[in-house]
Amino acid sequence: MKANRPKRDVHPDLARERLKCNFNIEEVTNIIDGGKDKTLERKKIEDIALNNGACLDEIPDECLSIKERYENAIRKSCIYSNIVRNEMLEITGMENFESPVLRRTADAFFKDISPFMLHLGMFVPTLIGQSTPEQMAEWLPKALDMKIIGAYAQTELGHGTFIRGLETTATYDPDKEEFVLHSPTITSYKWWAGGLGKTANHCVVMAQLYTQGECHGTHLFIVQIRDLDTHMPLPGIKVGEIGPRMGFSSADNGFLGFNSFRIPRQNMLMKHAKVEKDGCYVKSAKHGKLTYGTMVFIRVTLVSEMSFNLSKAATIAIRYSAVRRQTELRPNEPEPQILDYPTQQHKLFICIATAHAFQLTSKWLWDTFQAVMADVRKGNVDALPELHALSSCLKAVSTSDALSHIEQCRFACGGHGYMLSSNLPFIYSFVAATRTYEGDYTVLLLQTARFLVKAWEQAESGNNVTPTVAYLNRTANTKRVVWDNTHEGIIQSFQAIAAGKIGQCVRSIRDRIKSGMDYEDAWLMTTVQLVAAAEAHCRAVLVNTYWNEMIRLTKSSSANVKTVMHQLAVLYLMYWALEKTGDLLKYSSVSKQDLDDLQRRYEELLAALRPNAVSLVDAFDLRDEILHSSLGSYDGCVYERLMEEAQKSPLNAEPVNPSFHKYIKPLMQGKL
Ligand SMILES: CCCCCCCCCC/C=C\CCCCCCCC(=O)SCCNC(=O)CCNC(=O)[C@H](O)C(C)(C)COP(=O)(O)OP(=O)(O)OC[C@H]1O[C@@H](n2cnc3c(N)ncnc32)[C@H](O)[C@@H]1OP(=O)(O)O
Ligand SMILES: Cc1cc2nc3c(=O)[nH]c(=O)nc-3n(C[C@H](O)[C@H](O)[C@H](O)COP(=O)(O)OP(=O)(O)OC[C@H]3O[C@@H](n4cnc5c(N)ncnc54)[C@H](O)[C@@H]3O)c2cc1C
Repeated sequence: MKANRPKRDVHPDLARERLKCNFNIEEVTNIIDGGKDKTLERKKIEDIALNNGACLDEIPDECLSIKERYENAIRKSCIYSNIVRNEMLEITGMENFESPVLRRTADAFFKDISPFMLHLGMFVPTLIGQSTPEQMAEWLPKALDMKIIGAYAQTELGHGTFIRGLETTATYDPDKEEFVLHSPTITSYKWWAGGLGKTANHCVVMAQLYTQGECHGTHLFIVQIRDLDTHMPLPGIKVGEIGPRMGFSSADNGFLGFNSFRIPRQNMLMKHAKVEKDGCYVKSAKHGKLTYGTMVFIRVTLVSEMSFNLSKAATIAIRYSAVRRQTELRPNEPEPQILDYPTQQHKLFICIATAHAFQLTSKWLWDTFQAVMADVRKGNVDALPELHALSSCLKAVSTSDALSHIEQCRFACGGHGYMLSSNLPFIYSFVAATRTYEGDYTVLLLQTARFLVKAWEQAESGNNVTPTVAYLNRTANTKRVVWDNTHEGIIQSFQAIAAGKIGQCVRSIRDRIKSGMDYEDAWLMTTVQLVAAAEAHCRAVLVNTYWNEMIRLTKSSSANVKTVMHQLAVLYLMYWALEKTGDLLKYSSVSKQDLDDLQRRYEELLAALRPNAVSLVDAFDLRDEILHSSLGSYDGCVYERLMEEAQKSPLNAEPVNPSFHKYIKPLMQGKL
């Protein structure tokens, strides 16, 4: 049911903040969106989806039972998918079905997550990335038209990270030209796949391929699991939902077991390897890990997803901080807006800067991904290791940083930030999952570390290395970089920290081998340092990319936009330099005086950004329907909205709850 929202005047504090703005907000919005045309396209799509109120709920999702919440999510997913299918794809183009704008507009419909998310997010991209042209022609149109609904079932109860250890088997039977899918143990049950529990009728399954008596490792299969008419699980399929979790409450994450379940031979996704009718296995991939392609794709998209979630949290916390007043600074003076406290600015302005850093870096990463994939299609896989290293560390660091900054936003909103109606707990629990899924933080940084150690050894022996580690050619054999407090100087210091840490890892591994350990143990003992080195490399990439992209994208901007974008990027560099003072002291010539100067300049920058803070979050251009927040709406009517949301609590539906008569009264009367 649609809810009618009263229109209110903008809170005077927010109105005053907006008058202070000294830059053109629309110009900044255009930079974030990727150009004026992209902003117009986004607005058009949002208008189509949101102007009829279909996304609004009378009863908040959190007040519904698990079953009602799921059913409501399905109802809205169908409405939204229909709008996507009939109206939005015409604007973005069919090939842009996973456009971030579609994904972001969907947030207006779901505070949590749509049960269809994994269909469009992973099932369809897997069809595109892993099918032969014939398979694509068979399944892709049906999937895009929602004739079939899919999930991505890779993780098992016993294994998530270690894909090679998956236990589900797909054994080829040449007599019937079928694969037999089987779950031999409880730990081999598929577990976690979004949309699998109740929604999907198909899924992509990762299983160990056996043919002619030999195991050829994990491969992908497309499997119909439910009847298209009755939706009942097919014989041989055991499927269900995994139960309540921290977030993802309406995503019906599922489990799946196979009891010698048969699928046609053509259901193996055969772009990179195939099984002939007679059972002969033929590998065509030029790189062994191309079947992991969907994961790389999602890791790439998650960086922009983190920017979006952070921009939502920052908008909520900054608008609220402009309206909230607390504590007398001087006797008998009015309480200041909490946004005037430098400690509050320290918590929040880095969130705006980080949202920009991730957005600009994500666009660059997306272009890199596209270029590498174009090469792969031509048979050149040379750049794949660098892409894997880059997407792994950027996914790990962006999800982890976004999570801690979003938590800061909640802290910045005091008690009201703890209310579900603020939306901060939803944003937090959604982002918390991103640190784990699609490759856990530590695991992905260790993947990047493998690449870095090799690159360091190449640089050490005087060979040129690939672009994202080119700094190693300059710094691998340098002891300490000379500190220079300009932006170039700070970026070079981050590169020196990364090079220093990678070098230290290499030396630790070599020392351990010299003292008798084998390579695996030496590596294992060094993993704490290796994770730190990969994180340092990622920070070096982030500061460098953010800076370069900011300069490039503001070339033709007005002077004040240039200034404010520049201030944000400098803030980002200084914030992280101050966070990493120990590393700077170790790997650069920075002195205590330099660090004290840096701290003072950072504090001055917070003050300089203060008048533009509200307008900077306005520039994210997040409609109230997408923010879902009593604290973050454009009009800033925080207290009215908190009260309005409180009235919706089911506990307020009756003046006296029956439990009073059943339990409390007997207790009071000593009759219990
Ligand atoms: C109505 C709604 C509308 C919505 C609109 C739709 C818009 C969609 C947007 C969607 C955005 C967000 C939603 C996403 C929701 C996602 C939910 C979560 C889904 C999942 O989690 S799926 C499961 C993911 N699982 C993992 O990620 C597992 C992690 N593990 C691994 O990746 C691997 O096991 C590994 C850790 C990489 C190790 O693999 P392996 O043991 O095979 O390899 P080795 O460690 O031995 O390394 C060997 C060698 O190979 C290199 N390598 C490894 N991986 C890759 C790779 N991917 N590419 C290239 N190279 C790779 C590795 O570096 C080694 O190289 P070396 O030997 O060192 O040279
Ligand atoms: C909300 C959500 C949605 C999901 N959706 C899907 C989905 O749609 N489809 C799907 O297939 N999967 C899905 N997953 C599963 C997800 O991909 C896995 O949970 C993730 O890859 C981590 O694997 P794991 O749970 O086995 O953790 P584990 O690998 O068991 O990790 C546990 C701990 O051990 C550490 N560890 C593991 N290996 C190493 C190592 N080699 N070195 C050092 N430390 C290590 C990790 O750092 C971590 O701290 C989802 C998960 C969540 C939370």
